Amino acid sequence: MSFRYLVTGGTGSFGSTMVRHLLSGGAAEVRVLSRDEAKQDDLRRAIGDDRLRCFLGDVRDPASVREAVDGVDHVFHAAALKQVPSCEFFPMQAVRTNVEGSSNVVEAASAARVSSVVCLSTDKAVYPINAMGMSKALMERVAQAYARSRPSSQTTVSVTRYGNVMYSRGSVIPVFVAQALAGEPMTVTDPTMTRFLMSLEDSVDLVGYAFDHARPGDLFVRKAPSCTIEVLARAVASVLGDDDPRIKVLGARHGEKLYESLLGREERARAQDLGAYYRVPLDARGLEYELFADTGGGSDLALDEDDYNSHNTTRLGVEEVKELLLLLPEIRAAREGAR
Ligand SMILES: O=c1ccn([C@@H]2O[C@H](COP(=O)(O)OP(=O)(O)O[C@H]3O[C@H](CO)[C@H](O)[C@H](O)[C@H]3O)[C@@H](O)[C@H]2O)c(=O)[nH]1
Repeated sequence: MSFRYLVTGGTGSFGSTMVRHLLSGGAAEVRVLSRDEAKQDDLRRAIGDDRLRCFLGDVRDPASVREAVDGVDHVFHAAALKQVPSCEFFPMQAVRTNVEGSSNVVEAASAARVSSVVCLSTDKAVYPINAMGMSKALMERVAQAYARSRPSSQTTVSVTRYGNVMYSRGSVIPVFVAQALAGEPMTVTDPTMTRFLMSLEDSVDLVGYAFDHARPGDLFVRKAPSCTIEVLARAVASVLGDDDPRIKVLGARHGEKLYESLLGREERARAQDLGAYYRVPLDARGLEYELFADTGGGSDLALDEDDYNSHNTTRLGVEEVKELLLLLPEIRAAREGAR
């Protein structure tokens, strides 16, 4: 059976990859809800498939969300403000898009009796220290509170969390590529900072896994390797022919962490290890803890494990990161250009 889908933020790096994936998988219709008409036009031309329908609107505007959701079977909610520094300067904008906008998506999907909504979150929502992460943490709570308070709903709302996606718009790898090609020093914030490394395909795979397996309120994480930013800079330079690049250390930017966590300790203690993924089931208890007194109403907070973070996951060296980079079409194109 082929379904109708809505991808909010469907012109972005993740969104457009997901749109292509759904169309090639035989979707009856794929809708995109986004704000920028020029990007929609580019996507329409690039895809050239009349099963794609673009809706101009904004997740902040409930009427535009209702219009886009009406008649779809499944929603992938990727629309977000996601740049850490800009959200630090305009935190209320992050609240409006990432929190209120997500609530609008969940409520409109519920009212339209959509079967599933997968909300995309980020490692920065774990022990958040910046406005982007805080607003995404609240988005996760909006999704979980919906699942907890409406157990008989037709709409399964779940959350996926992933780390940095290599070569996504506005991220560091394209900056390093441009610097390497221009023979300029590589601007590294803190050489010891680590980040998870995921490809766009990995992120689509994770969201697809949640789509196939989620129970209401589930949170899914895909295990991923990491590296330090110095290793990343050296790997980018090396694939483009420079094994000894100059490195200029800038220092951390607003709201940055030395490492990111995909699961907090409290979550990891409750998570099911599914091999390539972790699943954190919804804590579906109500507020009447005394009802659970016989079995112990509260949670056991004796935590044996650390959080799952980019310092303690599998760490890659320069040669291993180069292998991952060479899987990216943009890197292969840059390499051809550099020759
Ligand atoms: O010139 C630069 C720019 C960045 N960095 C470093 O490179 C790493 C990655 O930086 P990005 O800007 O690529 O990514 P962020 O970790 O800041 O966040 C990114 O990944 C997030 C997911 O965790 C969200 O998707 C977010 O929108 C996106 O910007 C960070 O340690 C950063 O300090 C540098 O060393 N030099």
